[in-house]
Amino acid sequence: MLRPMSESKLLLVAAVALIDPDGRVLLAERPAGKQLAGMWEFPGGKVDAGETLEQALIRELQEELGITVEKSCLAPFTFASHAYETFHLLMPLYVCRVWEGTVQPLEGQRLAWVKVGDMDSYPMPPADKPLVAMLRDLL
Ligand SMILES: Nc1nc2c([nH]c(=O)n2[C@H]2C[C@H](O)[C@@H](COP(=O)(O)OP(=O)(O)OP(=O)(O)O)O2)c(=O)[nH]1
Ligand SMILES: [Mg+2]
Repeated sequence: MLRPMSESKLLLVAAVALIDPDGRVLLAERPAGKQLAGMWEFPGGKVDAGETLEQALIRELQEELGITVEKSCLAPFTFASHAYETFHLLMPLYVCRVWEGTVQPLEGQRLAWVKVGDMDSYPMPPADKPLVAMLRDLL
């Protein structure tokens, strides 16, 4: 059912496709207890008040994966715009091939480096479907 936007919140989430030298993309499993638990997502998270998209992403990558990313290494790629039941997700997706440090699951989440052709084996949130199609064209 269509609802006027005023009844549902717009949620801004910054996410990134980290791409390794073999062209594989990092996916992270959403932990039990969280919304969309068990789904595989692109690393990232909510943009806090006062943050730019890139600041939010750089912070999330440090918190969730323990890697350091420079703003200049975050290339805007595409975005998702998806109506969930209780909010509308607006999620810019960056691509990044250069970072400092080793990717670690600092929040206990399962991680997987996935060839874009194998992403069908990883259940992803509905908002991510068009993003995967675009990554297929890029990689
Ligand atoms: N990071 C990320 N979030 C996604 C993707 N696809 C998708 O629908 N989402 C949704 C799930 C959540 O509703 C929202 C991200 O919120 P979140 O709760 O994980 O944000 P966060 O990392 O800041 O976590 P928290 O500190 O609030 O626990 O975006 C995706 O590929 N990556
Ligand atoms: Mg997150």
